[in-house]
Amino acid sequence: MCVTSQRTENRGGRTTVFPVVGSDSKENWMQAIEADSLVVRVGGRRGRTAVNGLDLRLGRGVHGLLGPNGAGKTTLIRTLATVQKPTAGTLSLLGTPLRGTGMRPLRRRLGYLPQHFGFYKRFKVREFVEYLAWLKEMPAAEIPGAVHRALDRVGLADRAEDRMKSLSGGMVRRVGIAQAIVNEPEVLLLDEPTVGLDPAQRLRFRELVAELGRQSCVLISTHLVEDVAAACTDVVLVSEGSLVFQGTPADLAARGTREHVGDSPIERGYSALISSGGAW
Ligand SMILES: Nc1ncnc2c1ncn2[C@@H]1O[C@H](COP(=O)(O)OP(=O)(O)OP(=O)(O)O)[C@@H](O)[C@H]1O
Repeated sequence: MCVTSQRTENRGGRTTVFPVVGSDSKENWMQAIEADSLVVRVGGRRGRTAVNGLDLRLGRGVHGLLGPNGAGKTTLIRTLATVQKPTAGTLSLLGTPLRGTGMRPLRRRLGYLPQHFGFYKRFKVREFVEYLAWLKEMPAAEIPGAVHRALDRVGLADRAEDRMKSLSGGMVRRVGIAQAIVNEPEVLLLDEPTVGLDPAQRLRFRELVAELGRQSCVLISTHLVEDVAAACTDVVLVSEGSLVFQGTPADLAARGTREHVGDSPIERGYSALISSGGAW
């Protein structure tokens, strides 16, 4: 995956740099995710606006989604995964506008790892991923091979016949990644995928997403700024439900100065753009 050029848009007085990724083939002109003035309210009548007029364009590649607690990252990912309905604005996935109906064909092309996911403890690892592949309406004949490949990619092929309840927290997270990629999705949405992974597995995860990002649009929500610096070609920074920055990790690092809080250039860039600067 390569960033071939950048496109700058000025919206509401805010300048955003959108990287254009991939080769020059026609399909790259189509963005995998296109949101315009997206608003998402959560929690019913007494709830709140979690995504607030967000404009976003994402193509192929690995995109890191950063932002402080409560910025709206999970709500955005849930909306892109078609789990949460937009309240206003427009959203298109893989060139298909979301209208609340006829989404089954689109869902077959998505992969989603929620922040918290439930599973039957007595299921074997293989059975759990097979079950998710079946829910994604994969052809039955393809499921065994696809499940084996997905488990192999997360380093759990040798635990396929173990019960889910016998896995460690980090292994459960890796099964979650396996179910998200089992259908080789064109849009892969991962909400805090590296929580609980040991250092070796985090490195393996970075390699895996780099591989996946060559063919797909991968969006990773995380608080681990170093994962973004190492694994992502593009950073999306949200605060209070709106986009405050989009660009390469180097662009983000360039926003920071020695006065800003952080242990690395990219953390200082993050602090420069998030005005609370780490205050409680
Ligand atoms: N079901 C809900 N009911 C009411 N408010 C909600 C609900 N879900 C989320 N919110 C609120 O919406 C805002 C955005 O929450 P969201 O979980 O999307 O943020 P986040 O960026 O993922 O946060 P974190 O980094 O802490 O996981 C927060 O103020 C949160 O309290």
